Amino acid sequence: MSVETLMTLAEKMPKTELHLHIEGTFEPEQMFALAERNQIPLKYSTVEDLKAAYQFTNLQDFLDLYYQGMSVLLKEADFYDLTMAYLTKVHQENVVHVEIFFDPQGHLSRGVDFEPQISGIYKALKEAEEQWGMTSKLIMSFLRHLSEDSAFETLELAKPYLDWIDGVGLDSSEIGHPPEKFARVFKACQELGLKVTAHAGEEGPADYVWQAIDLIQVDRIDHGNRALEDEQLVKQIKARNLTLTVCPLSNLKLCVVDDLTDHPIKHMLKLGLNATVNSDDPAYFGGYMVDNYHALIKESDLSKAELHQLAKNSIVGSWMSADTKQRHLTTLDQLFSTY
Ligand code: HPA
Ligand SMILES: [Zn+2]
Repeated sequence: MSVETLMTLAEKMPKTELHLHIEGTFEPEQMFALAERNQIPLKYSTVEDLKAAYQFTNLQDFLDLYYQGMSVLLKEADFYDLTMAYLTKVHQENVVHVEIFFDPQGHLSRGVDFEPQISGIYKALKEAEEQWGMTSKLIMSFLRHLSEDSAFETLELAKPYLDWIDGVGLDSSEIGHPPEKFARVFKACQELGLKVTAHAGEEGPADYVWQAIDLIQVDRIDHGNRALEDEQLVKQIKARNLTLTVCPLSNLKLCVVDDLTDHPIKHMLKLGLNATVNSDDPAYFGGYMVDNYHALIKESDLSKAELHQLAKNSIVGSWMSADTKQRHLTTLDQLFSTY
């Protein structure tokens, strides 16, 4: 099958996004507009200057800019506008379901209460469901460079909103902040009925993926690239049927991989792991869902069978109801059978 046909299939197929930081969808143009609306000065004087700064050599380089960027988000309307802009964009790409992270501590530390953050995001998610039937899950992510106490305080603030929150995650600077540090917080979250996922094995070692599985009992692993360094770990991920939310363009921009020609996602598929394609922080990494699929198709010689498998994995690995999964899988299989 030609590259062009595969790219068309990637555009048309129903997609789910399982690894997306809503603050990472902040496009420079919208950032400048909200900075002006809220009268907050930005460090960069033009959109071009800001975009030119998006050259990262590692995760921390990016995180420094990411936290700076979110500093203009103050009110409920800002969180709503940010979320709605993202949902509008991916609806046009045939994304039918999203599971998005938000980073409450990144806003609480600037004096922005929990309520406007979650209300703005949640309203946009519900509106997308009413307008387009796009379903969603909301994942509150703990910043791992902060303390366990801070995570527990955030969980307390979240308690009145648990009906709106489906799961918890762990993100930010990985190295030096192993999952172990948050084992007790995640246990408390599980006791509240929340699903659990964690970034592990993006920059951090395979041991952090082991910790996410053994000490946090994750339902999913975000990234997981470095799990491939450990054969026993690969076996364990398979035995537990865990989904890996892989982010190709993010990996490229953060120098987690040198190029996409030999990306770990291809190896994961060959090993029978449930790998999925996701965009992570699309405004910073140069692409949304379709861009990520297109980059893989162009650079890594993805086959039709592999594309189909990736799309299936992301439906199956989502936290949607079994009925909804089945509906999307049927549509997906029908589409692939016509090509
Ligand atoms: O890719 C990421 N890794 C870790 N933390 C993050 N926070 C936003 N994006 C990321
Ligand atoms: Zn991420």
